[in-house]
Amino acid sequence: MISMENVSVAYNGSHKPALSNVSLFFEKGDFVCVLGKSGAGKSTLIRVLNGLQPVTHGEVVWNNKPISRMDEKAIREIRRETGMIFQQFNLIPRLTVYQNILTGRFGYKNTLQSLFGLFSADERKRALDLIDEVELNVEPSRKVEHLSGGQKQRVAIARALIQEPSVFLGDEPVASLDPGTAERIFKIMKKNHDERNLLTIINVHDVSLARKFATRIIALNQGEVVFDGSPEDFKEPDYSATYSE
Ligand SMILES: Nc1ncnc2c1ncn2[C@@H]1O[C@H](COP(=O)(O)OP(=O)(O)OP(=O)(O)O)[C@@H](O)[C@H]1O
Repeated sequence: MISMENVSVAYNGSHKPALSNVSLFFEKGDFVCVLGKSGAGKSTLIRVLNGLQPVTHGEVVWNNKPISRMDEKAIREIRRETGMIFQQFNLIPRLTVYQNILTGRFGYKNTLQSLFGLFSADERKRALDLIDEVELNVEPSRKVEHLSGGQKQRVAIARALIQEPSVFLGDEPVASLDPGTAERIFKIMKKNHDERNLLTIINVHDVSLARKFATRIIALNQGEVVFDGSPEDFKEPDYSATYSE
């Protein structure tokens, strides 16, 4: 579904590449956890997948089409197909739970429709249903700024899912949550992944969460892939290769 072919990313002013000659293939159904210490290139890897971060060398290919050769319309389509969540949630604090979820439909609207918040009855019903699906027990009219971190991440998941994505990306989505909440968020992501047959790729610092939920672990160290395999095969030497200096 998505492949990275010899992808390198070098940021301006940085002497070492953030990703170095990475080749990976991702298929629908994979629930991938990406491990690596701080600065290993995890966020960069997530962001090149939907074209948010341009590559310096190599290609990211979606369903046989290289992103570099896509026009703006095609890039918009792959962004729409990609639901994404972040460590800092990236919600609009002054808006309600319901309004934040509906912003996930903006990729399907023209500017005027987005500006005036024109949503169909079906979209409005989906937003309300998703509040239940992500097990968020708060009023739809509650402002997001009053929610806890775990509740905010549930809103963000609902906002990603209302896009009807085929790919779900998470850039350290549980890094600022306590361990119990982090595990509950993973359970919700896994349930949605299984029900919708998504390709899910999540960066995570906690190896035990990766072992518990992933179908595949990819580990990076200094921009290079040092492990790619099943959680059962991720053993002590792989752990050392991932977290060594
Ligand atoms: N916008 C940028 N400009 C310059 N260098 C950057 C930029 N973004 C990331 N880097 C550098 O690229 C490398 C990889 O960063 P990246 O954020 O992908 O790693 P990470 O594994 O996600 O780290 P963390 O766990 O701390 O978020 C790091 O050395 C980082 O300092």
